Amino acid sequence: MPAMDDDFVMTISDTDEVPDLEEDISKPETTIDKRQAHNAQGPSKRSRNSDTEGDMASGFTIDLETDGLDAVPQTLDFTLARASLKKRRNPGLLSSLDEKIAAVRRAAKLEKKTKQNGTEDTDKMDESGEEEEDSMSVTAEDQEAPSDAEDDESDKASDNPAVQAEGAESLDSEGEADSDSSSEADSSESDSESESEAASSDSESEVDEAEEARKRAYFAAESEVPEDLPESFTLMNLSRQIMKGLTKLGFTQPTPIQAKTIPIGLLGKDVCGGAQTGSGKTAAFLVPILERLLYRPKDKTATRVLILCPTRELAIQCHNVGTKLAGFTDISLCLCIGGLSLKPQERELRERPDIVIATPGRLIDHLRNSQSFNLDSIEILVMDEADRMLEDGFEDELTEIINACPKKRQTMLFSATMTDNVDKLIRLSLHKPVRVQIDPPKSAAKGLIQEFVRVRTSRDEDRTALLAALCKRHFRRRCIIFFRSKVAAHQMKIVFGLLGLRAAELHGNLSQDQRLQSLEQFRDSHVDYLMATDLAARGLDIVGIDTVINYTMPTQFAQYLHRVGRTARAGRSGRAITLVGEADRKMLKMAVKNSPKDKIKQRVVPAEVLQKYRRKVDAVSEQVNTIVTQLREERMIKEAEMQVAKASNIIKHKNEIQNRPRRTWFQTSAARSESKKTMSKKFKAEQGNSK
Ligand SMILES: Nc1ncnc2c1ncn2[C@@H]1O[C@H](COP(=O)(O)OP(=O)(O)OP(=O)(O)O)[C@@H](O)[C@H]1O
Repeated sequence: MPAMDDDFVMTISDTDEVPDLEEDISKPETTIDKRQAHNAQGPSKRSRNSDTEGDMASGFTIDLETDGLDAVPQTLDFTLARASLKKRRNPGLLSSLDEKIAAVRRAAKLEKKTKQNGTEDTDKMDESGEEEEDSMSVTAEDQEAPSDAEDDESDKASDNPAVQAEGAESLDSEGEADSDSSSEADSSESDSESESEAASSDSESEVDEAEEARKRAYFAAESEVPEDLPESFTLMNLSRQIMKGLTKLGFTQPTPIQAKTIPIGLLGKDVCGGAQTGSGKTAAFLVPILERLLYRPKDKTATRVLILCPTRELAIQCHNVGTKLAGFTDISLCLCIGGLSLKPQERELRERPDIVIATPGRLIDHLRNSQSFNLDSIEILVMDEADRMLEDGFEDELTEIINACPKKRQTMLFSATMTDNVDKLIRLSLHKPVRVQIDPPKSAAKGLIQEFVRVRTSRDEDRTALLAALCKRHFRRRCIIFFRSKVAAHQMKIVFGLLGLRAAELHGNLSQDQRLQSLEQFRDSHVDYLMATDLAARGLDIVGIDTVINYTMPTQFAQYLHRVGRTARAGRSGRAITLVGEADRKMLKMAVKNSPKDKIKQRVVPAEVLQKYRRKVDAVSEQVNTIVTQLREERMIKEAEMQVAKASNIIKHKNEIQNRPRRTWFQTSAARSESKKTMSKKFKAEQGNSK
């Protein structure tokens, strides 16, 4: 693959030790002017430096009563979401999968041992065998004799269900009516046509003069962005309560995006904010919102702020941060997302909370079906991950929400890959938005090392073996692995389980309860790997993710940046490893072009290592099939039981059901899919016209 080799600066062998990233990163920087240094360091590092440099002193004039507060670092907290989860439908599904994996492994071991030793005390082995294998799997890996599975890799590998799963049908069993999760999950699977076209437009970076002129006319003048940035929160004249909230979160100094946008947000101006992943955009919009709300008229309760997020998990996280920041104020927040019970949300909305944090599908459900809930009093609208919200999947929902908000309002848009495409933004009826771009657009976090592993076109089925080799040998903990489809993520969880690796899964085929359970398991290190679709690509802030692996390269560069942005956050270091096939060359080039050379590496997995892992993966392929079949059968039985229960409920509560007001849904899945098709056609037509 000569062309690819030219792009790489340094090649590391898979047998090399992975260097300690923290060590690399902590070397003192002896560079350039103060502003650059300020930008180059992430928040955590700056806050460490501030102790020694004492640069807070100049603005520190009043006692803000924050000294006695112990900072509570931001962690994903699901307590509130858990309390209002919908009634569980499949309470034990995740744990029962783990039990199935364990049972199949035990049976396989038993069979192997019986073959080897003839007769054996099976009970004894049942108890001890499992643990022994688990601890061996990491340390004694290279000494292990190849398993006694047949060596005919080419035949066996094509049987590998995990690879086949890439193109397989989805396991759609949830049938959730709210649209946010399905649109999210769908987009990771079925958008390939429009995505690849979008990818090609990604690379066309030359914007012509006319377009530039349109942008100049649309956005506020550069002079609107203050040049002197406040170096501390104190210099922003924030209220004591907000300062206390910041201190509680351990935020001592603003990150660059916060320093730039908080003063603009406080002035009530529209903002289009872009800064790298993990750079503190959430507080950049929450702080001015909370500060402004402190001065709201207290005699009339009203919902004044709406924050839209593309996924439920992101909304939960935003609600977590908002609740902590507002902890010393009387400002109320309400979480309004799919997967949680409707009734408590309806009750909360009737109280008119100051801030509603929502996913679009559930918000529209309330707009249509919850009496007296509307968006008439919205004064500030925020769209987190705004470029995602402006994509096709959300178009209809967004139009309905924007139309329901008053025209006169402040609108703030944020994303690590913020678009400045006027045609897209125009729909949001912004008023002379101030454009704030902190880092070069399309750049990854500074502490991120990006590695690429080549996958030969003729050996695409090697991906599973490559992944297993990487994870067993090097990336043993705090690792999130991205897949293009829900089925692929699910099946790889099974493969990993059978190989003795602790993994959880996160995708749109799980119930909300299962999604939270997986995140908790990963957050608390009860599992080492999270098998995810693009549902987890944006915004999620799980402290301590060391590694992101892309099992397949996404087809949009923005999506790649979001995925790899789950590590190296807040000034920390991290590593992303992407398996690249020939078809991914364009994306690879973009990654190389947009990163410093010393941050890009090629990883080579030696042939003999790959061969060994092929055998291992082949050896469990039968067991994967067994488990998949068991799960399918169980699901069918459960669905049948649910249908019976539903029918008997309808008979039992006929009158009550008939008298209930009918809920109207925003879109049926058929309507959604129709809308997607139309958008895709429109997109292609536009592409054609612009050629
Ligand atoms: N001023 C600050 N000081 C210290 N840490 C901060 C500060 N602001 C934010 N952080 C921390 O930085 C991390 C990233 O913040 P946040 O999730 O807001 O990033 P983001 O820019 O929205 O990322 P993404 O683009 O991935 O959504 C969080 O763990 C947060 O607690």
